[in-house]
Amino acid sequence: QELQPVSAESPTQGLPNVTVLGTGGTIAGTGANRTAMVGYKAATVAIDTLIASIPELNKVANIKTEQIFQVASESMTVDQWLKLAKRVNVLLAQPHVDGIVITHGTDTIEETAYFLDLTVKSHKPVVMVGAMRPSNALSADGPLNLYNAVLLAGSKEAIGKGVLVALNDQINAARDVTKTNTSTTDAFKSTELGVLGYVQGRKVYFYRQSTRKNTLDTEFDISNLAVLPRVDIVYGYADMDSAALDGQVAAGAKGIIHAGVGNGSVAAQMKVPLLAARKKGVIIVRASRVGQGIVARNGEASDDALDFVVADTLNAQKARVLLMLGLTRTTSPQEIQRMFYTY
Ligand SMILES: NC(=O)CC[C@H](N)C(=O)O
Repeated sequence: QELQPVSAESPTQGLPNVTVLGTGGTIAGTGANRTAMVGYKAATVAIDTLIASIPELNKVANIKTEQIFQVASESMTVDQWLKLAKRVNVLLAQPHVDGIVITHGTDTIEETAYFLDLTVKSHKPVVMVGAMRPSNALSADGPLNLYNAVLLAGSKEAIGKGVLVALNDQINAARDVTKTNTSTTDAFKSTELGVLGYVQGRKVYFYRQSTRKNTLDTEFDISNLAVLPRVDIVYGYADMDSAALDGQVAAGAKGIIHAGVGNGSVAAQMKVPLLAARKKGVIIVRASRVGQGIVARNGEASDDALDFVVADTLNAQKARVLLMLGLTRTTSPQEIQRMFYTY
């Protein structure tokens, strides 16, 4: 449903039309007092209220809001990813919508962002934003993050850049950004691949763009999907065993991301259980728990012989997103490997 513009004024000519979708998170959180940086309650404040608290936005965009969900993002579901992507696609198909901002909890913002990066069918800006401090905290980071996100979503510069994640004055590509700190306001980094740019002083600055395909250039279409194939993650550690893997396969996993140690290494005792899963048709993707760098094909495992896929530079949680979408198109490991080198 469409809500009324927050601004009492009629839409200002010349300003971009930005729709802000609220999904919850700390940016919409409240603490018991202004110093409650932990132990606060996420997802309590309505998106209308957050926008109304930043009157400066009236000079930046004509804003409409929709409260899509009100959740802490550790509880975000695949069903919600699908609903969100479908709503974004409906909105962006409307000529009067210039860009979208999505407020989101920071715990899984990178997963939702990469999912949208692969499933949004538009070159119009989609900017995801969150906060590390609740809305009523001392030095709350949400208001400026949100202001910058609306500015970015209404900018010509952000067109065709894929889904963006903007916090702490920095613009990140959905594919490359990850949460690197449990609590500080500089938690979001595009690790070694680097930020795309900055929002500073009411201006948007871009310096680079990902070479990986996104949005209109992907092969994924979720418009008629109600569910996605189940994909689980197995975490690597010294002296691990296959209990988690076996349970996930028994639960019906169609794909497994093996977040191995180092360069995606597979422990000797994991080879037989992983091969047994593969023989049942489960796609095995070798990722790494390290968080940076390429997992090399036929490096720490004979992927050709084992019929495994490698995750390239995607972390395990993003490899899971891509594999879920890949499995909607094919069950061929070769085809899925191609996707991991394309997106
Ligand atoms: N900083 C945050 O947004 C974390 C709050 C909550 N765990 C969430 O992800 O929604």
